Amino acid sequence: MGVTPKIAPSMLSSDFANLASEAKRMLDFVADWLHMDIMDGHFVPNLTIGAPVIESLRKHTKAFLDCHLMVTNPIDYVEPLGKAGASGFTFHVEENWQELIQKIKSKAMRPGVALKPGTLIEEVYPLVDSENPVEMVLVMTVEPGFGGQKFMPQMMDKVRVLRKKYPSLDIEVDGGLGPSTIEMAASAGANCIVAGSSKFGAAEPGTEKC
Ligand SMILES: O=C(CO)[C@@H](O)[C@H](O)COP(=O)(O)O
Repeated sequence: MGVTPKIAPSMLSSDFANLASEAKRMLDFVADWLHMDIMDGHFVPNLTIGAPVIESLRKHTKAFLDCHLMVTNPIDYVEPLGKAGASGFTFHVEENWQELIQKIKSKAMRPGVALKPGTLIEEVYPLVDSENPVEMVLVMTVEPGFGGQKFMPQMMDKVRVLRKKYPSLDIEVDGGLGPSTIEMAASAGANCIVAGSSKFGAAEPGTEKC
């Protein structure tokens, strides 16, 4: 694509007891966005944060809060997250996507759709081609639920196909991204990179964008 990808550190790998300073550390060094993993312990076997934490963090930063909803019934989260100050609202493909996109936009958030490794790429086409489309596709490069997993290079085929079909779409990749995999994802066409353990695990998260 020829552009420097945005870097979105996944706050799931941060010290939640010091969320505001962890966010600042990332924004000072490397982050364009902050990636917020919202998990309900049902859609995925892990339970993380929700609107109250987004609201607290919003008091400390104006950064784009890129929320990835790994929850059952994401529509129930639109209003509270909009009120809390979320910027992006990325949900997993589901039947009532038209109503969901409309509601997300009505709360001034940016809608995105996520693809688990087992979800077929064709499932997102109607959401991108719609008259009221999503503005980003998130291609998961691990099974959703936990940080620190191994990158699945075979997911790059999805990124390549999406980039060819949608030259100006935001394509985000998430899971196992670090120094040895970011380049592969960027060359496949990803322009938003989520990185958790590789950024928070590093003493020096790096000033480089890619
Ligand atoms: O959504 C998820 C996991 O479900 C991710 O955002 C991870 O939190 C990324 O962490 P690393 O794989 O980069 O450690």
